[in-house]
Amino acid sequence: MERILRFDDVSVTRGKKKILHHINWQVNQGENWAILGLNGAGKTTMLKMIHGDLWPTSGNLEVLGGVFGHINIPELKTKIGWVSNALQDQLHTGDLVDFIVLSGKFASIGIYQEFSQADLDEARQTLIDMGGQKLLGKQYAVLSQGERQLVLIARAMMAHPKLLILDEPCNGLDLFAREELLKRVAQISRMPNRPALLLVSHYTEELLPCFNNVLLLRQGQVIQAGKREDVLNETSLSAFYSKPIQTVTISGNRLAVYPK
Ligand SMILES: Nc1ncnc2c1ncn2[C@@H]1O[C@H](COP(=O)(O)OP(=O)(O)OP(=O)(O)O)[C@@H](O)[C@H]1O
Repeated sequence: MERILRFDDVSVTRGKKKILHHINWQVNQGENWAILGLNGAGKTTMLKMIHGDLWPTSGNLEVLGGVFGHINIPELKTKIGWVSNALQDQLHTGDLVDFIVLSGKFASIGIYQEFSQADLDEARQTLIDMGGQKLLGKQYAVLSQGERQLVLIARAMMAHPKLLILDEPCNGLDLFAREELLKRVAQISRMPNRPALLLVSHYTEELLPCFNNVLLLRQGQVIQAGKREDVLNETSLSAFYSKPIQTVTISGNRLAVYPK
């Protein structure tokens, strides 16, 4: 069984603030994980570490077979697909969508490398595969939020990643754009060479059944991490949120959670 990542007693401190406390967590191939946690729990900090943007203050972190301290971070980044609103803010929004998708091949913002017509064709086909045919040739700046997220997913897939990180990908999407995006996530989860998926979300209904494992993070600590059915239930979630909640199963075997 190939290991995708492993946190071994990882803590992160900034100044006097302990952001993550003694995190122990492992993701194996074949697993897709969702991380749930209230604002400020430390979710983005965990993702940034996995992506090599931040280092543990203590403990050991291994991602895609490389141990931090011994790996080439730019090389690691080319194996990880990254979709987040923070990335949207960094992109050159005047660029054509086709080139934004292509830039995923090089894990770069903008394109500074030589590329071939075959690379560009692959980028266009990847966007078409993600349902974005009508976006080809458009400037990124004119796209809606839902369209931008699709482009970012296509961009991430250009790297043929082993790990695809989705940091609150449904933020700002309307009902229909959200379902369209989730459909594409499900599509990726069925691909023959699919990456391991890692999703951060505030809403359990976005946790498609392909997310077969769930981690609950509160104030920098793992409260529970395990199989979807053991975590996504009223008892576990009520304890996690420290508030009574009710759960409703919605179509597609997804779970919606409301305060009681
Ligand atoms: N560089 C830093 N220096 C000090 N505190 C920080 C730093 N980065 C993050 N924090 C704090 O660490 C905590 C966790 O932040 P993080 O962004 O990881 O949370 P999150 O779970 O992703 O939250 P949200 O759901 O609101 O995005 C927050 O209280 C944040 O203010």
